[in-house]
Amino acid sequence: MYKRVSPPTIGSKVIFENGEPIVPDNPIIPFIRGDGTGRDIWPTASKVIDAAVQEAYKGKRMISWFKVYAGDEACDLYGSHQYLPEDTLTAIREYGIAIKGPLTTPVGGGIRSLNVALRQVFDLYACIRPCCYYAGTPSPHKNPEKLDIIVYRENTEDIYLGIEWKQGSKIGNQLIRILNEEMIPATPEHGKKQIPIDAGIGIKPISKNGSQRLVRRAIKHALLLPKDKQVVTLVHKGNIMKYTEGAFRDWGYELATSEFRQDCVTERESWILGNKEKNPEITFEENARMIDPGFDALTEEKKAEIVREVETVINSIWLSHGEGKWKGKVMVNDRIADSIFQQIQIRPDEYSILATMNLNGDYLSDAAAAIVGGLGMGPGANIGDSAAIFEATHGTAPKHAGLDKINPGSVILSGVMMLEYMGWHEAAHLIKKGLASAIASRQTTYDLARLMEPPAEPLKCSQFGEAIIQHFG
Ligand SMILES: NC(=O)C1=CN([C@@H]2O[C@H](COP(=O)(O)OP(=O)(O)OC[C@H]3O[C@@H](n4cnc5c(N)ncnc54)[C@H](OP(=O)(O)O)[C@@H]3O)[C@@H](O)[C@H]2O)C=CC1
Ligand SMILES: O=C(O)CCC(=O)C(=O)O
Ligand SMILES: [Mg+2]
Repeated sequence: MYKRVSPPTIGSKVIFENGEPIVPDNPIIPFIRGDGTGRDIWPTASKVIDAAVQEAYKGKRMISWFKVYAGDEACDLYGSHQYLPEDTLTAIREYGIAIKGPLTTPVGGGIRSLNVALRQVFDLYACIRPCCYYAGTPSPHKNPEKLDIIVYRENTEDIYLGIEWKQGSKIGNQLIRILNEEMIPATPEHGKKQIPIDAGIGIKPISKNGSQRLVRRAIKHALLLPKDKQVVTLVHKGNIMKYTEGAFRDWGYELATSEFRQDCVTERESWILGNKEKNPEITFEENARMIDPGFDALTEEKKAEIVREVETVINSIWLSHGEGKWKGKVMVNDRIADSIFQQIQIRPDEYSILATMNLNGDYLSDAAAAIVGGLGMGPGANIGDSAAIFEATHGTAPKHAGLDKINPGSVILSGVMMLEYMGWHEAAHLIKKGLASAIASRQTTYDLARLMEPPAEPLKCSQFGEAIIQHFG
C-alpha cells in the first residue's frame, strides 16, 4: 500500500467514533518533520514528547512514530514536485492523528499551500490556537498573564476556499463584465457600484454549515472550561460584509440559541434579563430603551423590532435563564474584527474563546501569540471529525534554519495539545510544567532570552528541549 515508507511494526491505530478519537496505549502517529527550521525543531520536540510519555507511564504507554514526508524532504525522496505524496495522505488517513513541522509555501508559485492542502484533504475544519502566558516569558505587555484565550479559526473556507482570477485574464474580464452589466444592476442594494476593469477578482465563500460546525466545537469546548472562562466571542467584520462576515455572526448566534439553548445566553439576552432582574416591573419598551442607547432616535419600525426582541427573550427564556441563572451559562457575544485586536490587548481577561472565520483567525492567532512571548510560544491543532493534525502557528522561519537556534516551544506545545486530545493528560502536564519551570529559571532560546531583563544567555533549540525535560520533576 505504501510506496516509499513503512509503518512501524509495533503499535496500533487510533480510531474515531462520533468525531472523537479512541486511542490505544501504543498508537502509531505519523509525523512530518517540516521544511526550514522544522529540521531543528522536530528532533527536539519529539524527544521532549517521548520523555514525558516515558516519565508519566513508565512504558505502559508509548508512541510509535511513523515518519512520512511532505515539502522539500518529500521531493528528495519521491522526486521533484512531489510535495505531498500519496503515501503521506494514506498514512494520516489510516492512523488518524498526526503532527507536523512547518512547510514552505512558495509565494505566487504553482502550489498554494501544503499546510492548507492537508487541512482541506482531511476536512480539519477547526484550527485551534491557544495563547496563554508562562511566567517569566518576556512580553511587550504589562500584564500578559491576563491573556488566556483560544482562537477557534474556521479552517476550510473564506480565503482557504478563495477562488481568484488574475487581473487581465480572459475569464476574469468576463466575470467583471457579467458582474458590472448584469449581476450588480440586478441587486438594487449594490447601487451604482462597478468593479474596476483592471481588478483581480477573488471570491470568499462562507457557508452556514462551515460556520456552525466551527462554532459548535467552540461552544462544546467552552462548556469544559471553568465557569469564568465560559465565553465564546464571534469575531467578524459584519458591519461591512453582511452576507459573509455578518452571516458568520448570525449563524453562530442561531446555533447557540437553538442547539445549545439551555447552555448558552447571548450578551443581549443577558442585558434584557439583567434589566428585568433589577426592575421586575420594567416594560418591554423601557427594557428595549436600555439595551439600545440610541433607541429614541430609531425609526418606529426599528423600535418595534427591538421591543419584539425583548418580549421574545422574556417570554422564551425568563424561566430557564432569568433570576441570575444566565450567569451559569456560556456567554456568547460578538465583536467586530478590528476592535477585537484592541480588546485582547487592553481587556484580555474578558475573553476566552474567539470563534473566527479563516482570515481573521490567521491574523489574530499571530497577534495573540505576540502578547505571550511570540510565535515560538504559539501552538495549534487542526481538528476534524475523523482526523487531527497538530502544528505550530508559525512558519518555517527560513533564516534560522539548520542553526539549532529556533524556539521549539510552539511545536512542543502542539505536542501537549496532541497528548491532551489523546487523553494523555499526565504526560501533557509534565511538559507544561517543564516548560514553565525552564522559562522561569531563564533557560530558553534566543527569542525569549533577548527580551528578558536583563537579557539571558540563549540556549540552543536542542538545549531548551533538554532543559524542559530536566524540569519535569
Ligand atoms: N503552518 C505552516 O507550516 C506555516 C507555514 N508558513 C510558511 O512559512 C514560510 C515562512 O513564513 P514567514 O512569513 O517567514 O513566517 P514565520 O512564521 O516562518 O517566521 C517569521 C518570524 O517569526 C519568528 N518565529 C517564527 N517561528 C519561530 C520560532 N519557532 N521561535 C522563535 N521565533 C519564531 C522569527 O522572527 P525573528 O527572526 O525576528 O526572531 C521569524 O523570522 C512561508 O513559506 C510561509 O508560507 C507560514 C505560516 C504557517
Ligand atoms: O500555509 C501557509 O503558508 C500559511 C498558513 C498560515 O499562515 C497559518 O496557518 O496560520
Ligand atoms: Mg498564519
